[in-house]
Amino acid sequence: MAEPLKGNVLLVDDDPAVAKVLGALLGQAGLTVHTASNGQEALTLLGRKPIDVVVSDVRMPGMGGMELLAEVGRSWPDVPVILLTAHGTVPLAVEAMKAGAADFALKPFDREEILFSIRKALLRAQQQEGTRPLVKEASSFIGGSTAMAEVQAMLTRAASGTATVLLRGESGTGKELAAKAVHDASPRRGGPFVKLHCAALPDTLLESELFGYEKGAFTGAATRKPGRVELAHGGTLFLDEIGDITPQVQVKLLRLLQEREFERLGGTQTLKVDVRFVAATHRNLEEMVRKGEFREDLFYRLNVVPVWLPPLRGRPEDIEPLVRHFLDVHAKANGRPPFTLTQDGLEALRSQPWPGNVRQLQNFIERLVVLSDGPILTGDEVRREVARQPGIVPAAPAPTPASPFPNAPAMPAPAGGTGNEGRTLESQRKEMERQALVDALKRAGDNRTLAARLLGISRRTLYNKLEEHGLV
Ligand SMILES: Nc1ncnc2c1ncn2[C@@H]1O[C@H](COP(=O)(O)OP(=O)(O)OP(=O)(O)O)[C@@H](O)[C@H]1O
Repeated sequence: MAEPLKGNVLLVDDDPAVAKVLGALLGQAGLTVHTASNGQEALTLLGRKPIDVVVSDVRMPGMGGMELLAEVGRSWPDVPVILLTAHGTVPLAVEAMKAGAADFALKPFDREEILFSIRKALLRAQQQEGTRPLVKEASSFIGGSTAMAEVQAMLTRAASGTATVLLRGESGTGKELAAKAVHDASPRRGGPFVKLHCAALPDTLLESELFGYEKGAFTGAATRKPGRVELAHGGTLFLDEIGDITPQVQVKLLRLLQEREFERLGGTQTLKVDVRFVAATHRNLEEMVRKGEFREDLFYRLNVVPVWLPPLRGRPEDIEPLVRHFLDVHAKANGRPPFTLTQDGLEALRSQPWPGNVRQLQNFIERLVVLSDGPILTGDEVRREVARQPGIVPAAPAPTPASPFPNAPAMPAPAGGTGNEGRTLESQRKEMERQALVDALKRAGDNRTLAARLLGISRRTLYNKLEEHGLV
C-alpha cells in the first residue's frame, strides 16, 4: 500500500479519547504527532514546532477550530488545516472550506479518509513551498488536441502585451493554469503572480484583500496591510470567479482597471500600480449584463482578450496524455511503482463524461493510485472505482462522440463562434449532470462535503454546480 506519511501533525481536540485514538492512528501512519486541547494551545505549539499540518476539532472550549483556522491562515499561511466535526454540521463545513480549510472530515472518522486528506494536504503544501521551478512545469498544459493548441496559441499571443485577459470555461477546465501560463510567458514573469479568489469572500473582506487597509481602518486593523493589488505590482493579478463580485466591488474594480489607481481602506492617499490583470469565470457574464447583475462597462474592460477553455468531454484525445501524466505524478507522490494503463482502462476512462473536467479526472486518478492494489490500471479497476463514486457517471448510455464544437459551452459561444449547434448535446449533458448531482447528494445524506468527494470534484465546484442547477 501507500508509503508511510512523513511530517509533524498537530492534533487539536478537547476530547482526550479522540486525541488518543486519532493520535495513535496518525502515529502508526508514520507521522510525528503533537497534541493540543484547544486553539490557543495549538497556536503556542505552532510557534515552537515545525508543524506541517493541523488536524483540528471545530467545537472546543476557548478558541475553536474556525478561529484557529483564521489565525493559522494569517500567521502560517503555508500550513494546511483539516477540520473534524460530527455529522449534521454541513453549513460549518461550507464555511470552513470558504475560510480556507484544506479539507473537512466527518466524525466518526474513517481511517483511510483522514489519511488520504492528510497525505493530500502535505503534498500540496510541499509543492507550494519548495517549488518555485515547478511553477513553470505547472504552467504547461498537457494534451495536444486542436482545441487546446488553439487556446495555448491565444495565451501566448496575449502574454506579450498587457491587455486584460478574460478566461471563460466550466470549473476544472484549467483557467487558473491558463492564468499562470499567461504570466509565465509574459515579460512580467520575473514579477509576482498574485491570485485572489473573489467568490469566497464577503464584500468588506474582498475589498480589504484587494486594496489593503490602513492601520485603524476598522476594528482589528492593528497595522497597515497591503492588498493583493499592491502585492502584484510589476506582475500579474489573477482575479478568479470574477462573476461573483457584487455591484459595490464592481465599481471599485472598474476604477482600478481604468485608472490603475486606488486607495487602501481607511486611506486617503491615491496609489498607482503597474499590474496586468487576468480574470476568470465559469458564469455567463453576457446574461448577467443583460439582467443588470454585472456592469457592462466592467465587462468590456475585462473582456479585452477573451479565451475559452473547452470542456474535457469535447476533447477526448486529451484524456490519454492527461491520465498518463496524473498516474505518473500521483504514483511518485504516493511512493507507488509506475502504473501501466491498459487499452481497456483507457477506454473506460474515455467513456466518462467528466462534468468536473480535468480536476475531476485528476482526483479520480489520484484516488485510484492510492486505493488500487496493483500497478496495472485495467478497465475493471476503473469501473470499480466509478461504481464506488456513482455520482461520477450518471446512468446514461455511452456519451455521444466528441462534439465538433468543443467550445460550445453552457454559455454563449464566443463572438464569431458556433452558435447553437451543440444545443441538444448540451441540454442532455446538463440533464445528466443534474441527475449526477442529485444522486450524489442523496447518497451522501445531503452532506455536500461527502457529495463532492463522491463526485470527485472540489467543494467549490460542487457549490457552483448546485447553484447553476438551482439545487441550493
Ligand atoms: N491541460 C491540463 N494539463 C494538466 N493539468 C491540468 C490541465 N487542465 C487542468 N489541469 C489541472 O486540473 C486542475 C483544475 O485546473 P484549474 O484550477 O486551472 O481549473 P479552473 O478552470 O480554474 O477551475 P475552477 O473554475 O473550479 O477554479 C488543476 O490541478 C490543474 O493543474
